[in-house]
Amino acid sequence: MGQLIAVEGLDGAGKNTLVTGLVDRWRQDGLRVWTLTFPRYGESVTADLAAEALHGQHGDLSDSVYAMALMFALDRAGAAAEIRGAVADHDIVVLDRYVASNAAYNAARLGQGADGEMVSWVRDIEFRRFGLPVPDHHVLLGVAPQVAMDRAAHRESIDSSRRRDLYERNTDLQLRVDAVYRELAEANWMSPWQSTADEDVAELAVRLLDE
Ligand SMILES: Nc1ncnc2c1ncn2[C@@H]1O[C@H](COP(=O)(O)OP(=O)(O)O)[C@@H](O)[C@H]1O
Ligand SMILES: Cc1cn([C@H]2C[C@H](O)[C@@H](COP(=O)(O)OP(=O)(O)O)O2)c(=O)[nH]c1=O
Repeated sequence: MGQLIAVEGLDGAGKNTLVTGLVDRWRQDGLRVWTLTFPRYGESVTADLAAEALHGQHGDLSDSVYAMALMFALDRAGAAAEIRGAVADHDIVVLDRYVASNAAYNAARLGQGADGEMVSWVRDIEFRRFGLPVPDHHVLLGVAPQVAMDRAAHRESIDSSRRRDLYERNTDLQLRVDAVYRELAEANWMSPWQSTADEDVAELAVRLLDE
């Protein structure tokens, strides 16, 4: 039975880069590592619809906070069995975004904190109703919001396929998401949270397994 680790953070924080580094490191050490990124674009129709909505399609879909949260949650529900199987067959399963993304972004959209109604609703829908496995650890890649936003803007400028969506272009939202993430980490929501920013990947890889 492996450890399930969810990596969280703002758009452009460097999650993908960090997950790739951690996976390489752990594999070099001979560990059996499996990874999955949410949203599962190209594999999940609800993930694709949600992304399209954040790029201005599908009428007023993106106006509804609960509808958007449900789209992302349904994407994860479709992967629940695969994640459980991966945990059974590997030493470490790393998820690039997971349930806490839904908690943080949608609480932030509603101006709520980590103790608000949205975070409870996400917990109830995803972990209780959909039966998604609870992570053993969360990692918050808590770089300064301005750094993450600058990286997302830079990525857009060099790669037209990474055009920023409604959330990424909303500075106030990103600042509120950052605040909710920090509250979730402080409260060790659902499992222990480790925070990191500019830490060396090799050091973090060791620290996560020691905790
Ligand atoms: N530690 C870092 N220092 C500088 N740039 C970084 C760092 N980590 C990631 N980046 C760059 O920032 C951008 C966003 O990184 P990415 O890993 O795609 O973030 P996320 O998955 O959180 O959106 C990419 O262009 C990436 O090359
Ligand atoms: C996975 C997930 C993402 N989101 C948000 C975070 C991002 O702003 C947005 C898109 O996800 P993101 O990981 O940023 O995908 P990409 O940048 O490759 O399009 O959706 C949620 O609101 N809930 C979720 O459950």
